[in-house]
Amino acid sequence: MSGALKDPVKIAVLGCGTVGTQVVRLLTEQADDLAWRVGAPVVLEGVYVRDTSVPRDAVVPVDALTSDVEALIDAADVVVEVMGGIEPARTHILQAIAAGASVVTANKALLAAHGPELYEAADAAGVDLYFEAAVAGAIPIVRPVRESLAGDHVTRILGIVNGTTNYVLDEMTTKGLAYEDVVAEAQRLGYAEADPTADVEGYDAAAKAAILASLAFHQRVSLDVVHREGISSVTAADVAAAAESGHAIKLLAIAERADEGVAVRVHPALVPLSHPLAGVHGAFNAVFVEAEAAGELMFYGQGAGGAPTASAVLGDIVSVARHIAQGGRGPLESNYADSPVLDIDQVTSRFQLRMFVVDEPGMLAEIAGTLGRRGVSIETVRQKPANHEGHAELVIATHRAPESDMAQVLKDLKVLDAVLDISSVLRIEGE
Ligand SMILES: NC(=O)C1=CN([C@@H]2O[C@H](COP(=O)(O)OP(=O)(O)OC[C@H]3O[C@@H](n4cnc5c(N)ncnc54)[C@H](OP(=O)(O)O)[C@@H]3O)[C@@H](O)[C@H]2O)C=CC1
Ligand SMILES: N[C@@H](CC=O)C(=O)O
Ligand code: NA
Repeated sequence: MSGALKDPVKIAVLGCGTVGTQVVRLLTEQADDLAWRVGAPVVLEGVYVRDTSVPRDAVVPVDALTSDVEALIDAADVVVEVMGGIEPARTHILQAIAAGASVVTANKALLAAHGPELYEAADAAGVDLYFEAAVAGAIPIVRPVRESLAGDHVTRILGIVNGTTNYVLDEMTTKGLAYEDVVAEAQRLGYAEADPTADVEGYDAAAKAAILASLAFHQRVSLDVVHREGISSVTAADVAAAAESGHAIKLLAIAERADEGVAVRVHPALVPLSHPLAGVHGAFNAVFVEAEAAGELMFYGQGAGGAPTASAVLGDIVSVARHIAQGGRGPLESNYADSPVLDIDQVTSRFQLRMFVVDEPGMLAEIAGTLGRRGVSIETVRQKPANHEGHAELVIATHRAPESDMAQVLKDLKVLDAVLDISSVLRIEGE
């Protein structure tokens, strides 16, 4: 160790839950190393909580707790927001920026809804706004897309970016557990959001998709233009049928360039077992990036949980503290592009339809004709006996077709006498 350390960099942590507790632990346990990495002592100025009398984890120094958030922000060089939610997190971040502090946040919901406002405030104040933990927890993905791939042309991102839903789908697949029991376990393990609806209905993944698309395509993509479907309608029968056809069901966040614009969406999808994303189990996340010069890249690791998420927060704290101690600044928002964001109807996908039908002569021809009349081409058909005498289960995989055409096909199929029930329609991705 050599050289003199600069003046201390003071860190305020707002929130002391799953992530905040681990941020405080790492800040205190690694204080010596952090000082040498930054070139200045990195000191915990305080931890904002609503109620200082509530017992906290032993790693949180009691005398660091405060409920005076204004005074804490005023005293800090770096404000770390790990409260979650929109308000008061947004107000406190803007207060921090106005007071000249750099900000580190894990709050994807806030960034997806108010990112431009926060970027502009940070830019005007000349401070950093870092958010590696907001997408895929511990996995370095924000910095690679924002900086390492800034000289390339990203064409497509396919990501498993929600640990809770991957954990739920995986436990349903491997252990045959019921959906509700697995969600409760994900909450206990600290993966799920305060309201797990954000996870299971795809809002959390949609926020991350908006952030990734904005960074990858150098334009603002807000949460409200991201097509979103969650996993609450995925059944044990879907999971079993997926395995039979050589697929895993994953909740995917997809951002891709098309000729007419960019498409950003979140939905459950069948991923071939041969694709690397199919091998992502438990609460793990992975982001598969395709770029013109780099080719295919895969980023894999823990996307949720206190310590993994705190690792990403600490990495950001070191970056912004270095800028404070040694000079320099992180990248500003890159938003020069303005490709139209396509509606889901304009996207083309491959589909797998699972339906129960009356097993009678001419039934297959009638169904094939219904798809054909809308220009949807069938790739494979499997017919299996159903439990009921005279009924059959059909599993049809299509070639790529516009979503709008498939919507018409579904309407047409529903009125056929031979079609008893369309049990699921899932897109096939990653082929
Ligand atoms: N958990 C995870 O795996 C990951 C979480 N994130 C993000 O990190 C952030 C924090 O998540 P997590 O630690 O799991 O959340 P928790 O719910 O475990 O903790 C949130 C903390 O913030 C405090 N807080 C919440 N609202 C307020 C408020 N209005 N005023 C004062 N304090 C408040 C809570 O206080 P109190 O103790 O009083 O309830 C609690 O201490 C979120 O933005 C989340 O999306 C990102 C990646 C992964
Ligand atoms: N609830 C989220 C936490 C990380 O962002 C998840 O399950 O991935
Ligand atoms: Na990350």
